[in-house]
Amino acid sequence: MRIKVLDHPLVDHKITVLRDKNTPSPIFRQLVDELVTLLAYEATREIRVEEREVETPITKTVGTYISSPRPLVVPILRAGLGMLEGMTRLIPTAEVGFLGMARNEETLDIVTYAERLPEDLTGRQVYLLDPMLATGGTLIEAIKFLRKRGAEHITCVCILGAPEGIEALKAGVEGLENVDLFLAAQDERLNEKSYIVPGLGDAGDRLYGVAE
Ligand SMILES: O=P(O)(O)OC[C@H]1O[C@H](OP(=O)(O)OP(=O)(O)O)[C@H](O)[C@@H]1O
Ligand SMILES: O=c1cc[nH]c(=O)[nH]1
Ligand SMILES: [Mg+2]
Repeated sequence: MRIKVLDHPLVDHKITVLRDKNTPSPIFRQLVDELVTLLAYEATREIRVEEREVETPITKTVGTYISSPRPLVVPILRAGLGMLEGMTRLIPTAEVGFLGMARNEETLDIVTYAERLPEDLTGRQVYLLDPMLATGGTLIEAIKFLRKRGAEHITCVCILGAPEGIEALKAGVEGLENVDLFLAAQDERLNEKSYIVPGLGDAGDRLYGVAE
């Protein structure tokens, strides 16, 4: 698994404001969107392209186009939805699929409560979006789900990751050579409730309000 953690003062500044418990939802959403744009720039460095002819007002030349089949962007609901627009702004031709997953905060079991994805993901480049990689349970389930549909190469795009979650991914995912992980920051650890420390709290709640 290739892991890339962004290293840029603008990213660090935006993460610090995200962490601040007094940052209100509208600003939080805006910052997530901005961070995703920066993450997406890195995460799409190996997006598949093809060369084709293009005619400029001056001459014909050979240019670069995103190749078919179109990349698939999959936000993990709810919190991943906050990352969708930033990603599709950079890849407007991407197809979007949805995975609804929730972590039971007592047992940490993952419930998959919704999915809307193409049946066959063979040969598709998949970008999986979730702001938080805590225990790794959610991302491992999501990767297994995509693999059952035939996805081979999966790029995970997260804002914060805990070392425990990264180790869990390494232990729990097969074919790691076909998984990439992009993080805006790697945090210190998980607390006794498996929240990321220092973290930013519950990303879904901070984006959209407290879930009942
Ligand atoms: O690495 P893990 O230990 O699995 O935890 C991370 C998951 O927890 C959060 O989602 P949550 O279950 O709170 O759902 P939500 O997005 O609806 O708030 C987060 O967005 C991840 O999906
Ligand atoms: O710190 C955490 C851990 C899991 N999910 C979150 O939203 N935040
Ligand atoms: Mg949540």
